[in-house]
Amino acid sequence: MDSITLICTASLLACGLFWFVCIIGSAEQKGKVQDYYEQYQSFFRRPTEIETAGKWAWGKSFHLSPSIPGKSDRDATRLHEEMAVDLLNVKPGDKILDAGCGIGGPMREIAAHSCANVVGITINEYQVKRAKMHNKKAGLDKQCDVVCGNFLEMSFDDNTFDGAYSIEVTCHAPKLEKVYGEIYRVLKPGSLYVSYEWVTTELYRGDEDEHVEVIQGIKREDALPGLRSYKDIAEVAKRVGFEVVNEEDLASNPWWNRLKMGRIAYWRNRIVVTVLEWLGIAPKGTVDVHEMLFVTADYLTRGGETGIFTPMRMILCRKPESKSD
Ligand SMILES: C=C(CC[C@@H](C)[C@H]1CC[C@H]2C3=CC[C@H]4[C@H](C)[C@@H](O)CC[C@]4(C)[C@H]3CC[C@]12C)C(C)C
Ligand SMILES: C[S@@+](CC[C@H](N)C(=O)[O-])C[C@H]1O[C@@H](n2cnc3c(N)ncnc32)[C@H](O)[C@@H]1O
Repeated sequence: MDSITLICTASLLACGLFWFVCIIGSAEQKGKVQDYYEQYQSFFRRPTEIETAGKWAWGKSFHLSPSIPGKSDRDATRLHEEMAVDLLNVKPGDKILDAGCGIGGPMREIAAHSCANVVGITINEYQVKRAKMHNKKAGLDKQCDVVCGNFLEMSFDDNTFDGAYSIEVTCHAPKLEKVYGEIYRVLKPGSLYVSYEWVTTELYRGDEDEHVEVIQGIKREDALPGLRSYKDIAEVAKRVGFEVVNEEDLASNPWWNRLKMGRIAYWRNRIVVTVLEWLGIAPKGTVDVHEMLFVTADYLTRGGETGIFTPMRMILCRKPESKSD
């Protein structure tokens, strides 16, 4: 290695270390790089892992939440999750299902808040591993279990659960009937199901170019099979047998401001992931994923600002006591 290569290598290493130390050093950002990396991993099923001790604003929850004046993003996320289980009216010791549990951020919050036992299902094996590890670390592994499987064909027996929820998940299902039908099947009669849905709102116009561009952008960048209208959700729920107890858009406060903050941090984050990828700590492609998320964030923000899209259309349904009720 000649001296110029040596100097360049040393400078890049120093830059990488500088960024790493800056991020790790700040109390607010502690662990951000590792968790950031972990989320990329989880999204894209890469099995390598970096242990994470700290937490960052997105925590272990892969969903959006309405901002709450005077509350941090973390608290707003927690309250959004707690609202789901509060709606279910569960008792301590009840068994509830988290359909599409990710790495279990909501599951642990919900278990701790409600004292219910939560069983999560995700199709992603890497997420199962991470969720179990985090459950153990949080001392909640007796209350929280995670299985790998498809929520369109679950291995649970009929009438197993005292409640169920799904947070920003069912948009991945090509047919909503299939996932709602499965959740209906595994719920005990009389039990409740709550879902936070990604949908277009009543403001969406299929003949307006900007609306179409934004919704197509969200679908494409988030790899969704389609995006439903808010009107479709209750219809499907009723078709599979549920009674619809309540339906409401929880997006009264902007949920997209956090994504704008992500944009401000764009260059800092980009440099961090570039250095990590260059050093071989992050896998090849991490920078591309960062770029893709940045584009996604822009479409989601435009969807929120125009009011044509919401990621938190809440539907609360009950499985009747008996089918004829
Ligand atoms: C899979 C889903 C999850 C939705 C959200 C949790 C994520 C969708 C877009 C993600 C993000 C976009 C921009 C990133 C930013 C460029 C980066 O610097 C910091 C992280 C982001 C803010 C990131 C965080 C998670 C998302 C909001 C859907 C399909 C159900
Ligand atoms: C946006 S993440 C939300 C995760 C979690 N609800 C949260 O808020 O942190 C979507 C989740 O749905 C899961 N998922 C998508 N399709 C699935 C399927 N067919 N069966 C089971 N899980 C699925 C993904 O693996 C991921 O965990």
